[in-house]
Amino acid sequence: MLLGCIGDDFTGSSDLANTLVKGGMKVTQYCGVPHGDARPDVEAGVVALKTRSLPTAEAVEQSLAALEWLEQQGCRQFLFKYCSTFDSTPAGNIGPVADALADRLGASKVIVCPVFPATGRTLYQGHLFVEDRLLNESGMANHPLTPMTDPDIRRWLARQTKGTVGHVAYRDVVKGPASIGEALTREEAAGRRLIVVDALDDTDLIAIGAAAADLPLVTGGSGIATGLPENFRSRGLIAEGPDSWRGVKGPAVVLSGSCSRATREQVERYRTDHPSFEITANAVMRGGTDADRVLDWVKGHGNAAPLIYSSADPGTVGAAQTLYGAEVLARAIEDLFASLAGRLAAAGFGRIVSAGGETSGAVVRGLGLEELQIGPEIDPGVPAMCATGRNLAVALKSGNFGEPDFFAKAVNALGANT
Ligand SMILES: Nc1ncnc2c1ncn2[C@@H]1O[C@H](COP(=O)(O)OP(=O)(O)O)[C@@H](O)[C@H]1O
Ligand SMILES: O=C(O)[C@@H](O)C(=O)COP(=O)(O)O
Repeated sequence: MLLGCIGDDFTGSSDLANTLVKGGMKVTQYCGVPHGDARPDVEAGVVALKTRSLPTAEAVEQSLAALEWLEQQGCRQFLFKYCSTFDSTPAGNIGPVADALADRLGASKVIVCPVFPATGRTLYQGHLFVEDRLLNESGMANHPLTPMTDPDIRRWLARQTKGTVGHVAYRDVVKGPASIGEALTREEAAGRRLIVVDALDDTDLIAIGAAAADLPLVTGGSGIATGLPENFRSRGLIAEGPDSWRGVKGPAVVLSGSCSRATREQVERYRTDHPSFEITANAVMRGGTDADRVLDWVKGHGNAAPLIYSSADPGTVGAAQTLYGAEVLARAIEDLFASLAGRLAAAGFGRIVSAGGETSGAVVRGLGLEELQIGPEIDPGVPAMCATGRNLAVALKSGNFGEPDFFAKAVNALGANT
């Protein structure tokens, strides 16, 4: 294995795996730290964790365990993948995990770059934009678990790390790899280890990737991987060969626990011509619904690729959180999706589309997935995937990603190339 990646959630990890596959690498996504060794032909391994919203100490511990496994697989470089909207609280976990990985690897300059141009995430003068809005005006201030209220990534990260945060500004990035390399070294010399790097488009990311060729650790959104495969290819380290993705025939289902703007629009669109079942916070917390009840309903609509969703607008979510507590409620809804997913697979549903990072973590847990092969991209950042050795295809959609017709496209994509 050449490149060892650690993702802080499952959807984000599939987004990264997708970028690396497009870059020509043979990629496998692992759901948690594997027990055995990787197959020898894997060039990039993505260990997907669910550490984004864990207590910091646990997130650090799990990330270090993933690093240790990736080191054992012979990786030469490591990538810590977090969200392109930098989802984290002032306590972490991006800063503490990046610090711990850098300590372990002896890295003294570490790129921090959440940029993902295909979905409108750009970084200029240290400020993160979503399309033409600053991060805090993009809807992310209402996120149920990690409300992002400050678009200055240098300032947000500074609250999460004991070190001083560095910055490589766009005027240095646009001049190309040598200039980026010099600017990184300048920041390192000034004692700034975590270095926020501006970028506006894929050309910038390719230049940053070239500048990162010899760095032990890089961190960012999936965009930061854009330029990395070329570093391995130009050294003759990447092999050509067929991919191992296969779609699945048979019943499909869509599970949505994301409350993002994009997902809510996708839910509304899909509901117009597919059966749908809403899981409300009240029903979950007061015992009005459970996985068996939802499964009975799904079975009645098994051939129509039904939708089960808890996605709700910020007002509804906020009121329910006040009543039940945000964490307790999130866990209860995630547990319901996890046990539902397991029952659906057992009932023969071979195509499962899941929306939301935390939700997808729960779905993956419920399905007992261990290893995923990466297939074609459905929409930017979301690949079709299949579970190694099982008749099961999944798409794990980041909350904010996908066109309004994503769910219908995903259901079809998971049935292709069977
Ligand atoms: N109706 C709801 N009320 C409160 N919380 C909800 C509701 N529906 C889902 N949630 C929780 O909100 C969180 C959404 O996060 P996630 O699945 O990561 O979506 P996203 O990718 O949009 O961030 C999950 O923990 C989920 O269980
Ligand atoms: O980088 C991104 O935006 C995604 O890959 C991602 O991590 C999104 O996370 P969720 O919105 O929680 O699914």
